[in-house]
Amino acid sequence: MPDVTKDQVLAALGKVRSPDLESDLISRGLVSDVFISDSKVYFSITVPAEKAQELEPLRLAAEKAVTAVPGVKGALVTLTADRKASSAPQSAPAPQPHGHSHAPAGGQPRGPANVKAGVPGVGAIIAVASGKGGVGKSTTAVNFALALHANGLRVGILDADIYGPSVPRLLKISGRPEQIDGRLIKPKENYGLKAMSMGFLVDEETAMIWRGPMVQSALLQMLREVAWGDLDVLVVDMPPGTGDVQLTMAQQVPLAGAVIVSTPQDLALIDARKAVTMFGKVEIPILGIVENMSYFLAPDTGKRYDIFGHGGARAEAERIGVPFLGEVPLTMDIRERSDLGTPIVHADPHSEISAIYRDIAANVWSQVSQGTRRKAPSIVFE
Ligand SMILES: Nc1ncnc2c1ncn2[C@@H]1O[C@H](COP(=O)(O)OP(=O)(O)OP(=O)(O)O)[C@@H](O)[C@H]1O
Repeated sequence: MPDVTKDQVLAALGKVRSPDLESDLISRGLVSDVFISDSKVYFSITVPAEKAQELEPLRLAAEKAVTAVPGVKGALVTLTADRKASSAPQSAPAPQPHGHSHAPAGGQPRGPANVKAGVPGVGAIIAVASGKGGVGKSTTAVNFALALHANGLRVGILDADIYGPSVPRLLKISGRPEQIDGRLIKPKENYGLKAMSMGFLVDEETAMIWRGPMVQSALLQMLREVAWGDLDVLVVDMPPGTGDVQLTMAQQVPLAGAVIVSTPQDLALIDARKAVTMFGKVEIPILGIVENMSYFLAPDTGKRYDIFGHGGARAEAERIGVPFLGEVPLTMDIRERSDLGTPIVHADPHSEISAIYRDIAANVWSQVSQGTRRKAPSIVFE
């Protein structure tokens, strides 16, 4: 089978009509960078936000044209609403889901508050975020999700950390997910959690070269085109940091709230504050801060050492007026079990540490179950 070239893909897209029907996608400059990896083709098409839903046939036509190129094994085509490239006077970049109609009743979506489409069957979506990488956000997200499950809830986890997906490793899940009816993706499952990660679909090198709009668009599809079934909670392991991708995610996903993970060090706390501010900007409630690697438990004696200036996150939470959810120690157990893909809440459910995660989960759930009804997005099905 010959290697697929970018030129072949561009030539195929040059035959797909542009939305105004007067030209083609390439001449109109609507196609993003095209990435080819392992004979699979990835690109996005820029469309005006308010037309994203009606342009689903365009997306399909582009996908079909590219899939027909000899040697192409598959294509991931996403619609992206880009303010700069769009002539529409839209107030927010708003890639719309396709496949379902989530338009708010009474007309076109108009601003960030209106474009947040819910996920059918999913009760509350909770983001786990951190101001910077390496603080243990993914480890916390996975154990938190398992703790919610241990507390009796139906739970899914979406790994939105597209540049460094950890969920497949942490939950020991590999392989490609199956498709249902050629459209929806069936989530993978382990330890009672339904899980979806970009890591199941795209290799890390491919994701690395994606730019903001593609990341957002792919994430929104992962959220909405996965057959999650009925879930009480979907935990989203957010990408680390507080850049545009995170902000747009926070803007477009109907989050019930966010859990911020920090370590006790000053620098991490400064970054955690940025994360709190970022969610504040888009009026997402902060469900609380978790202090991870709070203190060190010696593996031999079990003695506790406060070597990192433990307590910083609690003080910070009090200072900025958000709940403090708990302290998770730095232990060999957490690290080793994470590396093995058997997270501690699953592997050692009766340990002291699992109890800490369960308490965090119970605290968060009590806040969410009181608040989500009030904040539930209106979803309209056609
Ligand atoms: N409480 C803990 N005790 C011991 N090791 C931990 C703890 N929390 C996380 N780790 C370890 O720290 C490393 C980083 O954790 P993790 O991948 O969860 O962080 P992250 O914030 O999601 O990082 P990134 O954003 O860079 O992906 C991992 O090796 C993990 O096993």
